[in-house]
Amino acid sequence: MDVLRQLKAFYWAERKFLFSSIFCLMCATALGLVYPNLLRYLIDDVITPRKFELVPTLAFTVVGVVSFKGFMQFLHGFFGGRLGNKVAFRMRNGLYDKLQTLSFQYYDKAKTGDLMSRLTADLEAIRNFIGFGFAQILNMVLMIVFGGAMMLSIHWQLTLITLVTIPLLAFTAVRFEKNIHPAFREMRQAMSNLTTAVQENITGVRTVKSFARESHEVSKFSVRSEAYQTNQVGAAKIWAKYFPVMELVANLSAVILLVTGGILVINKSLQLGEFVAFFSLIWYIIGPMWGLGFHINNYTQFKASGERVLGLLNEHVHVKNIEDAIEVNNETSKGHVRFDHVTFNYPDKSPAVTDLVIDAPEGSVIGLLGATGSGKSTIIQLLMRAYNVKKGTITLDGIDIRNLDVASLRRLIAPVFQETFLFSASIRDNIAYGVRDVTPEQIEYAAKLSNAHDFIMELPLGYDTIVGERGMGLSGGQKQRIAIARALIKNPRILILDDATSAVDMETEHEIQAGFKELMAGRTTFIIAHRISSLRHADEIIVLDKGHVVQRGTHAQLIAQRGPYRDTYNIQYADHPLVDGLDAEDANDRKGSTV
Ligand SMILES: Nc1ncnc2c1ncn2[C@@H]1O[C@H](COP(=O)(O)OP(=O)(O)OP(=O)(O)O)[C@@H](O)[C@H]1O
Repeated sequence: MDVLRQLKAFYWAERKFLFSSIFCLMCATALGLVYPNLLRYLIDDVITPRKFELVPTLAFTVVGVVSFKGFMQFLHGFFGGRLGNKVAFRMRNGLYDKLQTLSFQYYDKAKTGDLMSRLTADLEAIRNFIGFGFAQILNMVLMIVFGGAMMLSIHWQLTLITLVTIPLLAFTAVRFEKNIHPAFREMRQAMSNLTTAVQENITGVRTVKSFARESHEVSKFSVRSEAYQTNQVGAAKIWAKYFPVMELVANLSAVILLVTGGILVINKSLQLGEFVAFFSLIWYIIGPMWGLGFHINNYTQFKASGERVLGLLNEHVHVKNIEDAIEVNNETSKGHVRFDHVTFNYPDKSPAVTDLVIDAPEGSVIGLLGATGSGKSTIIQLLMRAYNVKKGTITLDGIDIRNLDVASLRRLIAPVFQETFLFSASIRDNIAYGVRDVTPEQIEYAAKLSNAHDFIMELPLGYDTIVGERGMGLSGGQKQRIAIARALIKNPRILILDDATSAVDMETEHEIQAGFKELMAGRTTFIIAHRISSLRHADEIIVLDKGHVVQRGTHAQLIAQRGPYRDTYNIQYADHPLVDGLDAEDANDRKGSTV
């Protein structure tokens, strides 16, 4: 019931369908009660007194009742269907909205397959129950109440004797529910594990094939598939155990009625017509009781699915706006970023950055260098407020970013990551992803700056080429260039290049960087790179080791002192060692200017 209560917001808005569906079902049920009475009338008042002229009228009445009942059932189905689909629609959208608000911390652990199964299989179980199951349970109650009342009005003693087995039936049904619910919960989880396995396998198919691990994947899938099968068999066992018992107990009522009712008719304390009506009415009670297992089953599936869907809807959002969060935009913001003694650790981990201080005035370029895992990307994630900083502060133009509207902050920032995600859409749409109302000329201009225009024009459909999931069909460098164009077109206050040119060759990197120079003018830029050549023009280069700043300064200052920066330089420019304190490229530049 708690699940129903918590989901009220979704179905209550559609209550007109809910009530119409229930009303039509009640009409159909009430009309069904006319049958036994017509039967009783036919035997006791028409056949026994031999008034056969009443038979045609009676027959037409039956046809009328049947037609009307059928119509009511149709309307019940119609309204129920509408209700279920509208509720599922609302919930699907609600879940999708929630997925957009959930923070990076949630996605660090989330499993795509599990989420997919919540949005599909679980929603389907909820749609079924809200659309039909709920009304049917109500109908069952009504049938028992109406049928019982009518039986009591005919012969109350016989009614009580006949229904003596009902408490036993109810007890068995409750036990059944208790056993089947955990089984369904496990089944839903097993289903989600199965979907996760399929999803991961399809997404990682290249890795699987490259490592020839198909058989490993098959056995991994078999284990999960078997777990699902075991759960299904378990549920079927419970079903097989309880259903015959419920059926037996229900049929016992019919046997008791036949014996006691028969004796009453023989003793003339019950009319034959009443006995036949009684026999027909008993199925009004036994029928729904029989279906009790099915309804419980339906309800239990709904409950298990509802819990999973609610689990997602109630998921804690780690990063959210405070009340009266400050909106920032390109006009109001200058882009002065400061990290003030920031220490941050991911949940259950040692700090990824420790006591970090960075001052990036408007328009400056900050380079971040360090071994893998030294905390470079974490700095960027913190600036974008992917995670909340608990120790120290990050400010934008002097305002703590925790006081800023998260979306408006992120709109100011354009990141290019090492791994590029492209949507299955045209290249044009992929480039224009971060902005609205953009002209084809702007798209082309951004593509030219990122050195993507030429290869795009070589594609058969040019900018209209659809790139598949994950940008299949394009090389890593081509995808990266599209990602750079996507960032450039955003005209950001803060530009982030997180190993943005790692997938392109040196020559292309040079060309892209020429484009960057134009683009970086007036914007605060953070560059993460492993190549010194990408960082050498930065206003300040910060060298990190295990989350600590170990060196900082300009390129010239850093190569002039011993330390990891110079070591990295010497490795990367082994063929061009330092000449007279000048690095290889500066020496080249100087040579060029004296010639
Ligand atoms: N989402 C995450 N959840 C938990 N720990 C994380 C997460 N992201 C990074 N870490 C950990 O934080 C530390 C810093 O990682 P980070 O990605 O910032 O390093 P990096 O310098 O950018 O590395 P790379 O050059 O390989 O990209 C590492 O120990 C890493 O394992």
